[in-house]
Amino acid sequence: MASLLKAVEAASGAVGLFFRLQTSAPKVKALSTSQSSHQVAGPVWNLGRLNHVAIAVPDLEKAKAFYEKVLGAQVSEVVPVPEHGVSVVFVNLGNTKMELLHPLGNDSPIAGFLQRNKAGGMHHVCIEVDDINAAVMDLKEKIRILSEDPKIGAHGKPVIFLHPKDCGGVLVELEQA
Ligand SMILES: C[C@@H](C(=O)O)C(=O)SCCNC(=O)CCNC(=O)[C@H](O)C(C)(C)COP(=O)(O)OP(=O)(O)OC[C@H]1O[C@@H](n2cnc3c(N)ncnc32)[C@H](O)[C@@H]1OP(=O)(O)O
Repeated sequence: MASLLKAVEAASGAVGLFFRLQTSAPKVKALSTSQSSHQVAGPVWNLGRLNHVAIAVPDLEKAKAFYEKVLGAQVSEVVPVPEHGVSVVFVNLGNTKMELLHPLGNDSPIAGFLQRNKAGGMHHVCIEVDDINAAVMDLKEKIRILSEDPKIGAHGKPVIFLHPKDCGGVLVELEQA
């Protein structure tokens, strides 16, 4: 009789364990699912089209005349953008634009670049993003952003700049599409 009782006890223990495992398994799964989606998620944003390539030039009128008269491109008038310390000429290329940049004011961010590159040269590329605030939140954990608060750029949309030393030697501007 005693051995029969022991056998029943052992069996009910095993059944209890089976049910405990069964009921606890989905909880563990749910927890790990929610944990992994939490880790992967983060701010969601996507890179879009190339908006423009910017060239710093020592003589804006000369550069404008080159693109207009020699290459036959459609160019804008000179547009002062004092918030960014530059004067700009837009060169329309159909699938994208070029921006010819010249320093404006005393503290232009392109003055140092032109001192180092007297004949001018490629200054930055600008790529559109679908959510600039999400891009800032995400990228500031990974690389240097030159100004966390987006400024209104030459096309009337918020922009930020990423440090060239963290972008393969190229200054990258992100613009809200
Ligand atoms: C109108 C608006 C729009 O399109 O909407 C615009 O375009 S505004 C366009 C103008 N605005 C901007 O560029 C804003 C963001 N830029 C900045 O904050 C600055 O220009 C920096 C990128 C931080 C560079 O500052 P700064 O000229 O004082 O030079 P720095 O001596 O600190 O440079 C640190 C290192 O970066 C390099 N470096 C500097 N400018 C560079 C550039 N454009 N492309 C590639 N590398 C560059 C230097 O050679 C140096 O390398 P070594 O250490 O090896 O010597």
